[in-house]
Amino acid sequence: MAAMTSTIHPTPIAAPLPGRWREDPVLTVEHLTMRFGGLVAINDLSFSVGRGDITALIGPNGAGKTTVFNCVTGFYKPTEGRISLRRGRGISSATLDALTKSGGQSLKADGGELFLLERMTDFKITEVAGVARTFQNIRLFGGMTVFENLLVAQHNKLMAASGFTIGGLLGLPGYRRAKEAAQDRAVDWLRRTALLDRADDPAADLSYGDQRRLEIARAMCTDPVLLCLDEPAAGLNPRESAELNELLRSVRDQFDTSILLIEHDMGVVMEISDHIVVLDYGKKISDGTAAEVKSDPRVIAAYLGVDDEEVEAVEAKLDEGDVEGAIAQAHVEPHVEGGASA
Ligand SMILES: Nc1ncnc2c1ncn2[C@@H]1O[C@H](COP(=O)(O)OP(=O)(O)OP(=O)(O)O)[C@@H](O)[C@H]1O
Repeated sequence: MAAMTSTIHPTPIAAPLPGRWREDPVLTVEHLTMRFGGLVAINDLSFSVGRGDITALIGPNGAGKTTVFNCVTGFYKPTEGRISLRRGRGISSATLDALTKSGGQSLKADGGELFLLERMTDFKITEVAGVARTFQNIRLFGGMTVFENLLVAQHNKLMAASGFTIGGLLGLPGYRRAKEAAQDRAVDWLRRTALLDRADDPAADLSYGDQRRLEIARAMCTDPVLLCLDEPAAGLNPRESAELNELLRSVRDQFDTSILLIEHDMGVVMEISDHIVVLDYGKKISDGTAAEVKSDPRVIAAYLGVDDEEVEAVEAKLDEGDVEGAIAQAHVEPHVEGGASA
């Protein structure tokens, strides 16, 4: 992206529509800052993920998207900020403040459970809070079968069922039941991802698109409350992208799992997202529905990566509210059919 040296004056945007991310957030990120030495990768970032929503985190290369994921999933300890996850509705801000003051990591209250992720290890964030993630580069166990990959994902649940003893080897009833449930869950996800006929093949033998779906199946086998997907559509052909959209919609509609995804494919983002958060240089520049975000001049300017000599002309178009003209001026093809692209 070219450097943006000019100030783009945003045109007024209509009053925001009500959104689940405001009324019933599952994840709330507040004043998150992440510094690497002198580099400020994330700068005072606040946003929410609505329960039952597909939320996309988008922005140009280097905007800080993966760093946000790494903070939410415990791979990085944020320099500053609070990251709270609510299991169950109706957990009040008073409860959140009480947990923050107590210095603890989690609190059962208001019929649900609240977690402060910035205080937890990555292991606890996955196993206790219920946050699952996939990576930009596929990280399956390539030598294991597709089915085994889904069982390994449930290993910790099985260990807990064995009481962390040799109960598993002895075939204790509790362990046997947990093992059967794990197998049933794996088969169910193989069906949902159309991978049942590949169950006994090594994961490495699957096509790229199948491996991406297997990663999502593996994450879903842990029953997450929040599923974080890092560029799930990367490298997919149009048919595979369409299948991915279907899969993500079915996760949203049929499970108690909210989705936060990083994605560069604007076709996927605009089609499936209930809510989009846009970053540039570690700061939030826009936050709203697809319709709100894709006509936001700040987003267009950031994405077009306007060259210095074109800034004034593009700015003038944006000031007039002529989004299409700004895009034409910058000689960039819109990514989204029928309108301006984010
Ligand atoms: N571990 C690290 N140490 C130092 N700098 C880092 C580290 N991780 C990320 N950064 C820097 O933080 C900034 C944001 O990087 P990040 O990977 O989060 O961006 P991104 O939006 O995910 O980019 P992309 O779309 O290219 O994946 C970049 O300048 C990057 O070089």
